[in-house]
Amino acid sequence: MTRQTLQVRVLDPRIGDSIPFPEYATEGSAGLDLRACLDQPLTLEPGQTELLKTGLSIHIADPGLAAMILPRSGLGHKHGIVLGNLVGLIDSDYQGELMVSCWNRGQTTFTVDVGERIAQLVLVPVVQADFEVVESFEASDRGAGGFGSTGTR
Ligand SMILES: O=c1ccn([C@H]2C[C@H](O)[C@@H](COP(=O)(O)OP(=O)(O)OP(=O)(O)O)O2)c(=O)[nH]1
Ligand SMILES: [Mg+2]
Repeated sequence: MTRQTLQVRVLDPRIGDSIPFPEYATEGSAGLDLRACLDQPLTLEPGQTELLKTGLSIHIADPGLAAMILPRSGLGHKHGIVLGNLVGLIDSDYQGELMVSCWNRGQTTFTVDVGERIAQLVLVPVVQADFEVVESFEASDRGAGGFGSTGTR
């Protein structure tokens, strides 16, 4: 495991007070839980999507890193609460508030409570590509086969 210092701004005074600051739930956790920085509980009807504030901004600064916002498995599987963008990608130069697109893809109404953990943030390494334009590739075993070309069993 590596640790990385990350600059963070607290945009809502309730963070670190009535709404806990993000932390790793266990020593081995990959994700930091992000909490809904709401003024009042928010009801999400089936099919509804809302952009939720987290009350925090980060500046990753290093282009060799990014952050991903991922759903929480319990919310997604049991309640159908996932992300409207499926996955959120936080660029290293983004300095705005971390926002979570909350989508109720389920069939029942779900209420997000103030400060509820709604998603998780994972810091990931990034490699930027420099394109080298070529006429053809050296042949590989797979070639252009994809989308199930190797079968299912
Ligand atoms: O779930 C998300 C996804 C993105 N962002 C922020 C950080 C990210 O760096 C920025 C832009 O995201 P992205 O590049 O995915 O969106 P876009 O639609 O391409 O917008 P842009 O034109 O600003 O790049 O929005 C969030 O706060 N939450
Ligand atoms: Mg973009």
